[in-house]
Amino acid sequence: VFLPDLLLPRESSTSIKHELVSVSTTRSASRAADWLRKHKIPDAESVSIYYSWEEMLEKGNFDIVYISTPHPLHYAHVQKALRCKRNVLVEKPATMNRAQFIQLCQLAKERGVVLMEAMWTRYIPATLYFQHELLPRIGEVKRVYAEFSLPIISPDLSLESRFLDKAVGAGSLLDQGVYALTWADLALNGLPSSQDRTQTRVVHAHSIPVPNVQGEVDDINTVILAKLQNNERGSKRSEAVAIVTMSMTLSGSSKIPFYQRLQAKKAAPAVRIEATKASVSIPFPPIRPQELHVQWYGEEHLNENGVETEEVVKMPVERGWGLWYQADIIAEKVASRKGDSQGMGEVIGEEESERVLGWMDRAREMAGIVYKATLEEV
Ligand SMILES: NC(=O)C1=CN([C@@H]2O[C@H](COP(=O)(O)OP(=O)(O)OC[C@H]3O[C@@H](n4cnc5c(N)ncnc54)[C@H](OP(=O)(O)O)[C@@H]3O)[C@@H](O)[C@H]2O)C=CC1
Ligand SMILES: O=C1OC[C@@H](O)[C@H](O)[C@H]1O
Repeated sequence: VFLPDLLLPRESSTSIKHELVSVSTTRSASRAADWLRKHKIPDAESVSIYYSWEEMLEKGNFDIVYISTPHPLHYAHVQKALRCKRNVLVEKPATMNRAQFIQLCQLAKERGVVLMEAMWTRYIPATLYFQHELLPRIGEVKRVYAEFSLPIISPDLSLESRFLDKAVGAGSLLDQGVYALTWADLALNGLPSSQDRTQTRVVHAHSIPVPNVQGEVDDINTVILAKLQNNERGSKRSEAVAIVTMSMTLSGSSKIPFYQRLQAKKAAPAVRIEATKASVSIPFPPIRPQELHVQWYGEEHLNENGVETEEVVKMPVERGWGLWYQADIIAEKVASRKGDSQGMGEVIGEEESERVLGWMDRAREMAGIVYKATLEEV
C-alpha cells in the first residue's frame, strides 16, 4: 500500500519526488522482480535488490529507508539503519515497547539522522484539522471513545501469519490498538498548550484472546486511560477519561478483500470526543478519517427550532490511501538537514510515539499480554 501511494503522480508545485531505489528481501530474485513489476515501479530494472537487509543498509545509495518488517524486527532493523547513519521511517508500532524506542531515539540523535514512526494517521488532513482547527475550539475534552476493530482473522488465515503468530508480534493491541490510542492521545494531549501530558495514564486494561489459537494472541482489548490533574490540595484527580477498544475478529465479514473491510460503512462512529463546547464523531476507519461530525453545544448553535446543529467537516485524502503525507514530512525534514551532517539527529513525533508505546506497555502488564522476552530486549 505504501509504495503505490508514494509513486502516485504529484502536483507540479511540490519539490518532493519519491523514488524507489533499493529493496531488500529474504526471498528470490524472481520474486523481487515480480514484485517490482506488479507494482509498476518506474525504472524497475535500475532498482538495487539486496538479499540481506544488513547489506542494503551498509551499501545502499538512498536518502531514507522505510522499514516495514514484522513488529519484533523493527528494533534490530532500525538500530542497524541508524548505526549506518540512515534516515528511517519505521512502521507502527515503532518497537515492541517504550524502552526499545527510547534507545532508538538516543541513537538517532547521536548519529545525526532522522527517525520517524510511520503513524501516518497523525499526518492526514482530517486529523490535522481536528488537532489544529477543532481541538482549540471545542472546550475541555472530558471523555473519549476510540475504537478500531477489523475482521482480520479469517478461517483460512495461516497460523504463521503475523496476525496469529506471537513469535512475529501478533496481537490486536500492537497492530490496531496503536491507532485507537493515538486518537486518545490526540484528543487528550493534542493541544500545543496541553498541560503535563505525562498525567494521562492507563488505569484499566482487559484482553480476550483469539479463540482456538495457541499462545494467547490478544484480540478484544479494552484500555481505559485517565487524565489526572493536581487539585488545590496538590493531590491528583481525574479530569478526563478515554475508553479505547480494538479487535481483530469483531464487526464485519472477513470474506471480503482486506482493504474493503477497512472501508466498510459502519453505523457507529469509530471515535467520539466529548468536550465542554462540542462533541466530535469520526467515522470508521479511524486510521484514515476523511470527515468529522461536530455537534456544537450552547445557545449560539441552536437552530430556529431550538435544536443543536451538527457541522460536517469534509477533509478528503487528496490522493491514494494517504500514506504519502508522512513520507513527505520525513523527506522535507531530511532535505532541510542536507549538509548538516554534524548536527544532532531528530525524531519526528518522538514524544507522541513514546507516550503511546508507554501506554501499550502498561496495558499489556495489566491485561497479561506477554511476548517472548527475546522480542522485548533492549
Ligand atoms: N500503515 C499501514 O496501513 C500498515 C502498516 N503495516 C505495518 O507494516 C509492518 C509489516 O506488516 P506486513 O507488511 O503486513 O508484514 P509481513 O508479514 O507481510 O512482512 C513484511 C515483510 O517483512 C519481511 N520480513 C519478514 N520476516 C523477515 C525477516 N526475518 N528478516 C527480514 N525481513 C523479513 C518480508 O519481506 P520479504 O518477503 O521480501 O522477505 C515481508 O514481506 C508492520 O509493522 C505493520 O504494523 C502493515 C499493514 C498496513
Ligand atoms: O496498520 C494497519 O492498518 C490496518 C490493517 O491494515 C493492519 O492490520 C494494520 O497493520
